[in-house]
Amino acid sequence: MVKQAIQIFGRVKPTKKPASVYSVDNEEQIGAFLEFVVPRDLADGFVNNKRECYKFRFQKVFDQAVKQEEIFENIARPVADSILDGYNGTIFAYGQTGSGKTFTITGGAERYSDRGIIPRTLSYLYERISQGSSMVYTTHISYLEIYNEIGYDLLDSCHEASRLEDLPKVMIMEDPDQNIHLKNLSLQHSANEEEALNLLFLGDTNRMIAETPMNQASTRSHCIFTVHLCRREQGSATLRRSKLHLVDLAGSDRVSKTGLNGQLLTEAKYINLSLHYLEQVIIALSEKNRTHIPYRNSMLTSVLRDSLGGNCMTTMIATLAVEKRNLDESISTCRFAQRVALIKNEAILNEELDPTLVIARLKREVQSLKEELAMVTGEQKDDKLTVEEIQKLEELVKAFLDEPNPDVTLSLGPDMRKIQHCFSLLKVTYLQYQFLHVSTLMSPCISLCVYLLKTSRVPNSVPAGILIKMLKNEKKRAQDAAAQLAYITNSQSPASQNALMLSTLPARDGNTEIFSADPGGPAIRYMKRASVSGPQLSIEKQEAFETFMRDHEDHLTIEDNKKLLKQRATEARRLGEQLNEARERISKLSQHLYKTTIGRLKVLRTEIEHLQLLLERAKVKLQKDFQKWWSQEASSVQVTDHTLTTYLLYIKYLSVLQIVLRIELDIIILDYPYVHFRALSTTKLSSSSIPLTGDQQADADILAFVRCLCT
Ligand SMILES: Nc1ncnc2c1ncn2[C@@H]1O[C@H](COP(=O)(O)OP(=O)(O)OP(=O)(O)O)[C@@H](O)[C@H]1O
Repeated sequence: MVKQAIQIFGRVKPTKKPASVYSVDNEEQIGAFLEFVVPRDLADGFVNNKRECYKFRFQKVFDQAVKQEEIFENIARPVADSILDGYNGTIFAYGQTGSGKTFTITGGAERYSDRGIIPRTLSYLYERISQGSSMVYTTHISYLEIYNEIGYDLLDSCHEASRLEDLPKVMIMEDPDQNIHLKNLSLQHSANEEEALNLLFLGDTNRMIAETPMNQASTRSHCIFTVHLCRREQGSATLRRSKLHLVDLAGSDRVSKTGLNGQLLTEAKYINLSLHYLEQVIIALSEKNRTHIPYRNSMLTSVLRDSLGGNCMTTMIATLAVEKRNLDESISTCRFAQRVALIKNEAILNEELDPTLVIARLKREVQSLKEELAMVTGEQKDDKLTVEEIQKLEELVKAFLDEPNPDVTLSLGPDMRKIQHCFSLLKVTYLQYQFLHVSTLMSPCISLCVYLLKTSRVPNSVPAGILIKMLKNEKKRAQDAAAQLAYITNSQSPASQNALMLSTLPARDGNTEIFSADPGGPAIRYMKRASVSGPQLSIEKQEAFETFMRDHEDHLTIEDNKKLLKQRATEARRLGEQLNEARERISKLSQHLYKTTIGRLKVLRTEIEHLQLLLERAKVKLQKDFQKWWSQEASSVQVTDHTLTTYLLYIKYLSVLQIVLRIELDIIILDYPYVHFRALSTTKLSSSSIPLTGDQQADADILAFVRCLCT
């Protein structure tokens, strides 16, 4: 278990106006200080006090010039590391509207280097996942938006969302152990960075499309992007599950300041109410003797329950705008952060046994217990084995015999019919082997004896009686083996005989394995193993065989062939070694090439994909902005000449549509990976490409308007 207070960081948004009202002091040891000096003319605006100096302590404060990369390295990377280890993590951005929460969490929409914490963390997580060879990871993504206390699933790809209400609504459910479950929130599997980024893009696009002029979703809703990670060591039944919430909260502006009315006021109340409940939870958690924490008051606090005072490593980023007019909001953001810093979380490793593996193990146990019981109680089947069962058994026996591992077992269950059948298969195999062995090794001895006896060349030292006895014995052994084999194989099916012949005959195709580390296939290995324990040639027989060999008419040819074989084998070995060396060199070279280019390729690929997503998003936004402009334009036009006005608007619409379509075409025809956005101004315009009215003045207006749009 890791006990840790919520980490708080400050980030100051860049401003063009000189902002001499604050100073940052980043001390390595004791943390950082952010100090505001309120000018005299503003001090009156601060309720209840006229202090001039406000000093706040943070883990670190990132001043205006700090880039996204540094934010990721300092804030998100350590949290991502804990996620990979199996701890839950949360990073949330809190601050007034426009202070840079979305920029910090998701990133800017224009430049690749402006990628925020989410895309950078995804990149990092997938890179680390691909490096951990012994671990198996699965990742899922969810993306929740909370607007006016209602949750929406932003990753719903089935709906063509044009309004927020079109997205599936997410419900909060609580189980008896007070664990929160989110019904209707889809968990999308994402096997790699590209898939995860596509999901982020889908969610952001859904969020943008569902936005209305009345509902600037990014400002008035809370968004929680969650990476669900499951990690298992290969072969182990223990799982580690962790979650990383990346939270972009709604603007924390105070209602009194925003001066809203109607729908916006309702929204602001909801937002402020949920942030107010968030603050209440934080206050309750920072008080030592509080037993009840009001998590249930709002959807946001229910969802973030674990992140606040629970099993999670949590980090808050206070985003600050430091212009004079934003001072009071920035100071209130810092005060909020100070309270958050008092909360202590207890993060534990989320280990559990994989239920599917446990079920599979229990099923196996039940099955084997049933089998044992059947053996003990004698509940045996007595009907004949079917053809399929016999075939299956033959395959099992063949696989068992071919397996070089001596520890391998033949599992047949409690069925005595199967056990007996396998025993008889094994006996046939043994006899076949014996027959082969006797006939291949003994035939030269028998021939030698016959030859010696026939030609009366029995050496004086060897009594002829012994040779005759030897001959008889060997003959009998061979006959016995053949008879037994014939008897047993006659009672087997032809399929069984084939299977057994296959399993016992040595492999004839020497070429395939001559260069491999282990010469000889499974059948050859089997024969070798068997010959170790099989009958050996006696010394006399061996000597007799050698004498016989020397005098044999084929002796010289055999010797010549032996030499030739040796030469060929040496040559083959040498060529094999050369081949292996070449193969090794090629593999080293390709590994080197892979290592040097893959890193760069990966970076390029991510950048290209990100740029494509940015372009897509820009396109959607352009179309949306056009719709907005179009409706404003239509309502503001004076209806003096109704027909002409309508026609003019129609022409404008067509021209803009044409341009939008051209941009779309440009994006489509841009050659991957050389993506660059062709400027609008390069779009060639001619009066012939735009439908005109014939009225000189009106046509000049239309052309000027279209040109204006293209520059
Ligand atoms: N550190 C930064 N560097 C450059 N531009 C920034 C930075 N922070 C914010 N911005 C820019 O300021 C503008 C407002 O930022 P952003 O949308 O992130 O604010 P926000 O706090 O999320 O606002 P809201 O509450 O409305 O969602 C954006 O155009 C963004 O690109």
